Amino acid sequence: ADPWGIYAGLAGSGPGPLCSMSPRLIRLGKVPASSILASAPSDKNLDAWRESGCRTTHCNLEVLQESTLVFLATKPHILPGVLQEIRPAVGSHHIVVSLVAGVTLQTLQRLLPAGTKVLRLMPNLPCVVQAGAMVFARGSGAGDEEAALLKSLLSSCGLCEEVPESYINIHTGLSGSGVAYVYLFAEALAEGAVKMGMPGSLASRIAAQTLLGAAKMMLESGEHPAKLRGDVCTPGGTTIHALHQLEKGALRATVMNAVEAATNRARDMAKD
Ligand SMILES: NC(=O)C1=CN([C@@H]2O[C@H](COP(=O)(O)OP(=O)(O)OC[C@H]3O[C@@H](n4cnc5c(N)ncnc54)[C@H](OP(=O)(O)O)[C@@H]3O)[C@@H](O)[C@H]2O)C=CC1
Ligand SMILES: O=C(O)[C@@H]1CCC=N1
Repeated sequence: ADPWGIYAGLAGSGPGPLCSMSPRLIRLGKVPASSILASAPSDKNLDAWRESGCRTTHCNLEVLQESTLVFLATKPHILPGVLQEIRPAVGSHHIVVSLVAGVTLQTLQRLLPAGTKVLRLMPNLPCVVQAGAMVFARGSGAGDEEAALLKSLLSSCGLCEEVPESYINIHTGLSGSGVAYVYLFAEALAEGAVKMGMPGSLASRIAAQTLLGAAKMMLESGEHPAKLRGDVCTPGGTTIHALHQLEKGALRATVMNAVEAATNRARDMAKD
């Protein structure tokens, strides 16, 4: 039996994070596909859910009627309307989890009935390959049981940590959006190799494996990245010549600016 009752995606039926997590949860047997009901206004993104064996609907209220655990994953500007629509159907048995960037627990609590068990989650796309990085914070109505449930469900998709809410926008800048910066870096690595004469497909695969290996070593050794970087540098060798170029291009300051810009954007979205 599914100890969590019906798990459902109210929305977020696109290529985004909720759609990425669901096939993984189904494959791992955490949630039977038949107990997932995904809702979106059009069929555009619902096909992917149906292909995974999930049920779909165009009626958000149906999800509330059938489900206890409800994920909200619309684009931020759509969310207030959705909350207004579902509010009369939200009861004390529901656990509402929002993945929506920039929407605070305070806003969610204001727009949902008093005491609703609500949690705010920020995942990232690699959830689909069980290498996601997720953080969540609980609202005042959610207790240890709901936090443990979310953590146990999502840990199968990667790292999942409970944090103070103030970290969620930072996590968005670091990791939710950060995945895109890493792809940009991977693309640049590969293009450098293409410029020097390596075929593009091989260069791309090697760039990806380089990122994977570097990340794995950082996690497994627990070492600071500066130490690991130092270990690669032979005095007078190739790496230090390359690092000098990256420093001239202000790579570190630029990446820090990117994290700051995305974090600030997530903070501003709360005011939009
Ligand atoms: N992409 C990412 O890596 C990450 C995204 N997020 C957050 O996840 C959220 C979703 O992003 P993403 O999946 O990329 O966006 P998508 O546009 O792919 O998905 C949004 C879905 O919401 C549906 N929708 C629109 N209006 C409603 C409504 N009134 N009721 C129910 N469903 C509705 C859309 O339906 P239709 O198909 O019919 O238009 C669409 O399927 C955003 O808030 C984003 O901030 C968080 C972390 C990472
Ligand atoms: O770009 C965005 O707003 C969303 C949030 C994190 C990743 N994508």
